[in-house]
Amino acid sequence: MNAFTDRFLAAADDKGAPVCVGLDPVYERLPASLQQRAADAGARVHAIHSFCQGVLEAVADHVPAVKFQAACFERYRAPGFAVLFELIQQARELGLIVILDAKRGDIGTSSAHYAVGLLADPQGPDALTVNAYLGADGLEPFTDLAAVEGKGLFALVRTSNPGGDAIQGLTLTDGRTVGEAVADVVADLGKRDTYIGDRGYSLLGAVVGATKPADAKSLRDRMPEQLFLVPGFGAQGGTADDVRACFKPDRTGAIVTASRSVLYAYEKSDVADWQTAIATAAGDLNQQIADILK
Ligand SMILES: O=C(O)c1cc(=O)[nH]c(=O)n1[C@@H]1O[C@H](COP(=O)(O)O)[C@@H](O)[C@H]1O
Repeated sequence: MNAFTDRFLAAADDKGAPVCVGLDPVYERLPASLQQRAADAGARVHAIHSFCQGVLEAVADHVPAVKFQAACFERYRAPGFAVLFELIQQARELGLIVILDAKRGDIGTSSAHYAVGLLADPQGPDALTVNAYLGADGLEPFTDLAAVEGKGLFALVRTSNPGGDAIQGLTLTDGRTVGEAVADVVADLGKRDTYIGDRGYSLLGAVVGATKPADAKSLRDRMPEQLFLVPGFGAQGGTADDVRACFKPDRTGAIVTASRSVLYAYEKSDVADWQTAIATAAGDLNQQIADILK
């Protein structure tokens, strides 16, 4: 089976940089041409669907991957979820690798249900974000199924938000931070032979925020087989310089993902056409990361 990590790395080589555009659609921020006055939930879901279709077409030539924020669709319940899966299908047809950001995770028996629901369908997402803070047994149902299905996972290790510091930054009696201890759990579970792809990366990756550059080096050393998903670039203040330490000397090891700074680029652009503004921002994201990897 073609491993997720191998598929992603090949796609990143093709597109010139290991980057991802996040789709976090918020009705109130959609281009005016897609909004209606006093729109009900059905009209909002329809507008979000049209917008995301346009975003996928705009970014497909510039990035290897997209990441859908499940919450933005789930808030519209069944119709939102249906649209999410239609968009995942469209993204795949455009040749994009699809990450679903749903941050699932529970005790093992419950994780198994989440895993089947989101990873068992070959037409579903290529990878899923999961919560590592319940420990290895909460992750194993995901990793076991991902191995069978050729899918990938990104476990939350060091999140990009400021509030994470009060938990993930705490120092334990053995000198590690909580985030480092979680990194060790992820590295240990991820190193099983059947989880490692041809290019040496585990199907179990890690989320490490672009806003935490001071922690990135230690986490990179602790998780040599983990592909990092790096959010927090752009809208949350992370810069190209900040993400350098997430990469290995061979220039692989991380996927830099940006949502709002690309998705809503038309709000700050003089370009009349919103799809062109988004395409330009996606190209710029690609260029910025390609430049630091030269
Ligand atoms: O798992 C994620 O993608 C994620 C983890 C994290 O630590 N921080 C983080 O911002 N994200 C997601 O990244 C998206 C925000 O990206 P920006 O709009 O670029 O800031 C949201 O969908 C977040 O849920």
